[in-house]
Amino acid sequence: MNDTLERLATILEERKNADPQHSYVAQLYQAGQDKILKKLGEEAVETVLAAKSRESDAIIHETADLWFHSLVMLAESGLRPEQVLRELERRFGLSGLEEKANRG
Ligand SMILES: N=c1c2ncn([C@@H]3O[C@H](COP(=O)(O)OP(=O)(O)OP(=O)(O)O)[C@@H](O)[C@H]3O)c2ncn1[C@@H]1O[C@H](COP(=O)(O)O)[C@@H](O)[C@H]1O
Repeated sequence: MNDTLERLATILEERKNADPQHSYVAQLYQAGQDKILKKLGEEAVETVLAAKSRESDAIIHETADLWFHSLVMLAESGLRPEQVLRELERRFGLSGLEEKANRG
């Protein structure tokens, strides 16, 4: 299974002790929750605009920025991406989609 989100989240956790002069994420933590939420909102808007443009490269780039800043928000909130993934897995199971997908 792809563990990119988990590996990135571990780095984001480590950045809580990093020097803001050398780390973008440490700068965000130092600026505080409002700054992190502002960035998250901006990235959401940029993702919407990219999707409207139907430019695949832009959509991928902006969605990566959006997911990244979501991970920073989760870390600042003391949460891990595994918790969100478990919730999605739970819904997937509830909807019976997994069973249907396995049946092809
Ligand atoms: N994956 C990312 C990542 N994705 C996006 N970004 C940053 O998110 C910002 C996106 O914001 P914008 O597009 O608005 O660009 P900007 O105008 O420069 O940003 P602002 O001046 O508005 O804050 C850019 O500065 C990007 O560099 C990232 N910064 C860091 N990482 C990873 O996070 C980890 C920790 O990074 P550091 O804390 O910098 O060591 C490392 O593994 C990095 O690879």
